Amino acid sequence: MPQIAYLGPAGTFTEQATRSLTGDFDAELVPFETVPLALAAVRRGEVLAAGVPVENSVEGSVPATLDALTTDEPLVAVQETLLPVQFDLLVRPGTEQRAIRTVASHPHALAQVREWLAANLPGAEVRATSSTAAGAAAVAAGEFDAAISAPVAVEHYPSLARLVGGIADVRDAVTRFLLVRRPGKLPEPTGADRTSVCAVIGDEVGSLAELLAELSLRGINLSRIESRPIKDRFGEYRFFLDFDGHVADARIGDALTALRRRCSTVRFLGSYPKADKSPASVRETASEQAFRLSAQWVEDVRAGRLA
Ligand SMILES: O=C(O)C(=O)C[C@]1(C(=O)O)C=C[C@@H](O)C=C1
Repeated sequence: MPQIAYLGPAGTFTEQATRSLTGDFDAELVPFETVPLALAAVRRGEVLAAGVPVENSVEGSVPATLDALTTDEPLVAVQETLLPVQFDLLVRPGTEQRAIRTVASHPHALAQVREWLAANLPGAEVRATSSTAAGAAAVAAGEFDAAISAPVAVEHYPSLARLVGGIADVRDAVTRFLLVRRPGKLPEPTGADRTSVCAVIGDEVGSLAELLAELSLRGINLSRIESRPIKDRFGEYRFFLDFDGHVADARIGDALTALRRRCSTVRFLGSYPKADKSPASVRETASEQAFRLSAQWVEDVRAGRLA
């Protein structure tokens, strides 16, 4: 049975998302303390793939995941899923709200309950843990008074009780997760796919605008752009781009060849079916047929068959 890594311990949002990403095959889920450690296990071939959080509708991207995808050997996403995120306040039974002095959780979770904490636990000290479930485990071990956890966490930590449920500042928050593997056979195009790349461009007038123009000129819908510092040189950035379409589509292949020419580095991070299954809208001039006919026309001109 294939082993699949996830950000653990049991009871994280990532565990739930990874179960859904691996729903159509038998898999053994293996917890790791951090996303970089989970991805390192994929790179070493110890596990087949890893489920990782990539972006949240309230707090934005998950920097640990973006950084870990671009350092070391390439990995590619083969699937994505969206998970609604709600939060509960877990305590050891008998703890009263006014007695809570420390609250622990993952920084992304803490950011999503900031207003609730300010209004309801103004004096409590906030402590970051490696995941929401790690916060719950630490409360169970007596290290902190309360944890902000996924609603499923209470099933994994029977010594804890839900003191308050549904404490997210934004009710309909969603986190996007990816299933990431070593490069290999790509998922088949479905007509409702997303392609993710990471590109490094020079610090020159118009370089980002020109890169984006390569997409818009081919009728490609950009769904996300994010920059992260390159780390070893101040003021230089990696751009993470998500756009509609599959690398097997003519317009995407054509755009990627242009990006490859323009950028000092382009890392392909995967072409995979979109979780919401919304088909890409492709204008007539960017259709497969338009690309095929125009490439054929150039062939004919080069071969002296046309003028
Ligand atoms: O700590 C967890 O439970 C996670 O799965 C991580 C994570 C994240 O990285 O954003 C996942 C979803 C929520 O947005 C909060 C935390």
